[in-house]
Amino acid sequence: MEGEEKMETLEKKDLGLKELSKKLQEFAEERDWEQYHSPRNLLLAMVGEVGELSEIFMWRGEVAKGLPNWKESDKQHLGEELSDVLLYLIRLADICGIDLADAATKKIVKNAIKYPSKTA
Ligand SMILES: Nc1ccn([C@H]2C[C@H](O)[C@@H](COP(=O)(O)OP(=O)(O)OP(=O)(O)O)O2)c(=O)n1
Repeated sequence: MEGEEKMETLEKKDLGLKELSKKLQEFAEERDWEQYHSPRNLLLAMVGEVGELSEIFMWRGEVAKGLPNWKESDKQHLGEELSDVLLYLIRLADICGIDLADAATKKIVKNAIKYPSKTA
């Protein structure tokens, strides 16, 4: 399966972290890019994408939630940069042998203990 056909199949799914991780593994394998996907390279690539994400917000001043005044093209760009950060993060976790869903769930529990709810 190539290009647009692959994208249509992906767009219809609400993928979880493990599925995304598998897609990224396949993406790297198909291009013989596993050799470049070392922990350090992936971390630097992710930080680079965080920089690109920051550029979108740079010099705009504070931004209202939901980005009501933004052009659709700017929102699409934002979605792409957020995705780049997420995808590199998922790939980094996978390459490091970290189960990100499990680690994040445990961290939420840890956060709740550290910062108890005022309403509970
Ligand atoms: N060695 C690589 C290079 C790219 N990607 C994937 C992960 C990111 O989702 C996306 C990043 O691609 P680019 O480096 O082309 O970055 P941008 O999409 O941000 O393009 P540009 O920097 O031109 O805006 O591609 C990857 O997995 N491994």
